[in-house]
Amino acid sequence: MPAAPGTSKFQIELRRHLRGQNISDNLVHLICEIAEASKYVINAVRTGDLGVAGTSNLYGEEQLALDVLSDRIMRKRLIHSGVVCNIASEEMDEIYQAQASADGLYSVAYDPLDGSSLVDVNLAVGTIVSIYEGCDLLQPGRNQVAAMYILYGPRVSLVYTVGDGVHEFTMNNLMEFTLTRENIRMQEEGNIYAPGGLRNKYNDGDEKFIRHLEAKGCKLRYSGGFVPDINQVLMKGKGIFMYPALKGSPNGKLRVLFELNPMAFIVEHAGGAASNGSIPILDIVPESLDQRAPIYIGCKADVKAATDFLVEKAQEPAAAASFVNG
Ligand SMILES: O=P(O)(O)OC[C@H]1O[C@](O)(COP(=O)(O)O)[C@@H](O)[C@@H]1O
Ligand SMILES: [Mg+2]
Ligand SMILES: [Mg+2]
Repeated sequence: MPAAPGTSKFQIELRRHLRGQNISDNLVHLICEIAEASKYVINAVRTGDLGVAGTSNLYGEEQLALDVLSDRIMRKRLIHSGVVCNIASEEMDEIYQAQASADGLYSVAYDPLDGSSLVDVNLAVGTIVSIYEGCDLLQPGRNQVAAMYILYGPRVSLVYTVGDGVHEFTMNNLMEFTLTRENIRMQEEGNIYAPGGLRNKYNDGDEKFIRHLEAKGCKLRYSGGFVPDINQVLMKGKGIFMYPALKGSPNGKLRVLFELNPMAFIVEHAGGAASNGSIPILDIVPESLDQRAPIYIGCKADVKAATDFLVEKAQEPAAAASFVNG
């Protein structure tokens, strides 16, 4: 007799996998609801309006119709899940309270459609999600109980961790997410790099690091979408993504709550590292919803090398001064 859909040895479906993770029923339900929402987001990406919405988000960036629609899809699903207290999104100005504080509830921060400006040139985009127990969203990323992203590429994939391994699921022809890779691990060091931001605005330490990578023969692989760029580093298990501080933008571009924390949680749980140049991303204590930070994320040795170049650069003037004075 054929196995029930999503239960055969070769088709481990997301909900079944989550049930083996020793997490609450509410968290299983929440992650599955987000996975369901992503099916509507991918539909919007495939067929929706590519124009602007005529509004701007909390960063003052022009919102696309797709940003607004994806945000609405996610938010509605989270509200109706019945297990969410507070919701924050890259596309909302303030925290939305779905339910007052109560036991067993979770709070969610998300970027509904990261890289939305890439849809009109048909490049890959994604949804990024961070989940905390309780109602507090302004806490260090290390306190996340789950993080996930959904990548809308030639295939749709979902990567999640609840702190016990990082697992990839791929959408099948029935639109079910079935397990494709379990316990993804990153190597110690890699040979690909994805550098965000204008290079002529890089500080000296970052510029030197890039030259070091080039001299080592590392391959440049940058699509301009955070989700596919991170997914590449993670799935290949080797490499580094960086979006450093830039001249004129000391905090870089990417957002701590909606982009950096969830990706850092995933990459750390796959054996990699993520730093803002001086401390782990997950140790940043966020003070506001719209906080940004520079990021170096990927293989441990590569992240360390990047931060060593920054330290070296910072110490240079002092070293030179002591040489002159001494
Ligand atoms: O074009 P840049 O400066 O390299 O920035 C690319 C980065 O900006 C982003 O597009 C920002 O995300 P949004 O599209 O959600 O604003 C990331 O996906 C990407 O890593
Ligand atoms: Mg984004
Ligand atoms: Mg976005």
